[in-house]
Amino acid sequence: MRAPQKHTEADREVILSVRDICVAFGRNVVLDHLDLDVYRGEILGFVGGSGTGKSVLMRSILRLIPRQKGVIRILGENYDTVDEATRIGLDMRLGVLFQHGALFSALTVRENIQVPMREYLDLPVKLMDELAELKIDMVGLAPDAADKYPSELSGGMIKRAALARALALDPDLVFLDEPTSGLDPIGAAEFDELIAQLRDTLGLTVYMVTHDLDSLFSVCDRIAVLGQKRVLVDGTIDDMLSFDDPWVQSYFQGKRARRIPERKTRGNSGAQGTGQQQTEGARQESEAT
Ligand SMILES: Nc1ncnc2c1ncn2[C@@H]1O[C@H](COP(=O)(O)OP(=O)(O)OP(=O)(O)O)[C@@H](O)[C@H]1O
Repeated sequence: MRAPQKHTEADREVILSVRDICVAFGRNVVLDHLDLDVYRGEILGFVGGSGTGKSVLMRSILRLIPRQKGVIRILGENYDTVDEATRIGLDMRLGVLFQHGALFSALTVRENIQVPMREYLDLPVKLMDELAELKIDMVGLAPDAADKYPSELSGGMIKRAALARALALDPDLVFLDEPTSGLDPIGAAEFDELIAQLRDTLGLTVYMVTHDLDSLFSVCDRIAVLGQKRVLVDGTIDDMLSFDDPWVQSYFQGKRARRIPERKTRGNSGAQGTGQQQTEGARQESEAT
């Protein structure tokens, strides 16, 4: 697996900018003056304790829940002030994979992938079929998956089919909500590998909410930590390891986390096996802890 990309501030285009976001449900203030930038071509891992507001932020960015304050810019455009045609254009640049896939159970994989195409584009059926086949191949599913219903798919296949749907309109930025949750260690490592490949081949930008330490250590270029209702720290794994906060320390330096770099170091110093196999091993150790 590729090493995380290194960028300087100057060569980074901000694809998503979140400024001063406040979201509350009644008296429950979830996000309080939160700022975040996501850069083109990176995989950003977004972490935080349970119930801290990771999903709320993602849904707020996607305008699925209202916010009290703040500005969101996608590709430099202010989502709230653009005209309708520009807003639809921006929506088409975004793909989303919800936590449990959220495929339509009455539709086949092909039809699920074509839902965004039917919503936003006016294409002949034959072309939509060809595009769906392309996406199915892109996410590593066999061609015969096209005619299957979600109930006929394994958990890993559902994630891949949902990713294919998220990629239906060739987005610039995809949001993944806990994409490896529920997958076995091998399936999770393969999914990480797929995400990294898509970043490398399509130049995709990925915003990934995750609790998966292996994903954070193996594919994320940058990590942002949600705490105290805002982004507490963002940066590389090394930045996380040296950040002086009890939750960040225990998350990235706890017993489970410590095993991952140990495995990687052993691998780098000549142990047998590919990077992916080492990640799978680390996942199995983590799960056994
Ligand atoms: N629609 C809603 N109405 C009221 N409160 C909500 C709503 N959605 C989320 N919340 C509250 O917002 C807070 C943050 O929830 P959120 O689901 O974003 O957490 P999370 O960080 O994604 O958690 P987890 O890692 O467990 O998925 C919680 O207190 C939750 O109860």
